[in-house]
Amino acid sequence: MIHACYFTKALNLRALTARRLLSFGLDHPNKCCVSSIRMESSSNCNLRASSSESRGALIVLEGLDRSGKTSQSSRLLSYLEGLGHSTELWRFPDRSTSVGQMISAYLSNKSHLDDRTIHLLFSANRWEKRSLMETQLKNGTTLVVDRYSYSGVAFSSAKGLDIEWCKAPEVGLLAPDIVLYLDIPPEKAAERGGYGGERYEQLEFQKKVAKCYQALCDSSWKVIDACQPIEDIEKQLQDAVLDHVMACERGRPLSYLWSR
Ligand SMILES: Nc1ncnc2c1ncn2[C@@H]1O[C@H](COP(=O)(O)OP(=O)(O)OP(=O)(O)O)[C@@H](O)[C@H]1O
Ligand SMILES: Cc1cn([C@H]2C[C@H](O)[C@@H](COP(=O)(O)O)O2)c(=O)[nH]c1=O
Repeated sequence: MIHACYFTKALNLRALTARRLLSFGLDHPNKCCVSSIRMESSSNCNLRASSSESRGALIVLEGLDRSGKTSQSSRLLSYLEGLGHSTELWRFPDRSTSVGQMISAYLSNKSHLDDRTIHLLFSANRWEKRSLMETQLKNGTTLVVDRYSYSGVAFSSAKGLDIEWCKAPEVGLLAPDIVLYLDIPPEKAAERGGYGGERYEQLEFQKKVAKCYQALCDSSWKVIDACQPIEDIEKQLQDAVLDHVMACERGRPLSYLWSR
């Protein structure tokens, strides 16, 4: 339960910051306006000048194994499509590529790899999709992504790898507009169906992963209690994403992981 309290506090601070920024007429907590040039800054993206072209939103779902990401990703997809937004569902690892197949063999304990090697493969699996991701966003398609760089860093740093080393290969990937973190006590996740099938689905390891996720929480995160009924979570995710989808349609610039 420690992590739930941590995230609640972080959430309240973020809401306060957002309200303060809104009182200055700004529509995103990572944004500040300087004359006619828009500058973007946050703890997860680099400061940059930008233009105002309409685009899709990059929405990422994160959380422990069995926290409900896949169930909620497909519900969010249906919701956004129902509103008429061009939307695609993506997930990492993408097991369809040759890199993804190496990852899949590792996760299902069919192969064994050095911790740094598998970390870099997970990252490469995102890099091989980066260009298509940017194309789709610029085409106006919103992407709902089931796991992203935060999984990469949380799971590898939970093994004891240095967090900055883990972040380094992610630098330059597209930064999400919002990260929806499904917050569940590891013990509760372990009670859910299908737990234990893959390499990382072990309670003690997931407890470490939960702590590592905490270190990554920043102003782009919305933390949701994943122990609620599926429909309640679904509604909260819908409420959380709409402003971001609209802001991206109005031309919020793309930004990049990871300034620190
Ligand atoms: N809010 C919820 N309450 C109870 N059970 C849930 C809830 N959300 C999902 N589940 C169930 O938990 C299990 C895991 O859900 P799901 O596959 O969506 O999680 P996941 O985070 O994508 O898992 P993984 O990371 O292991 O792929 C499924 O059996 C699903 O039906
Ligand atoms: C993207 C990514 C994932 N992982 C871990 C997290 C999970 O234990 C598995 C993927 O399982 P899923 O059911 O397909 O979500 O892999 C990781 O360690 N590093 C990553 O970058």
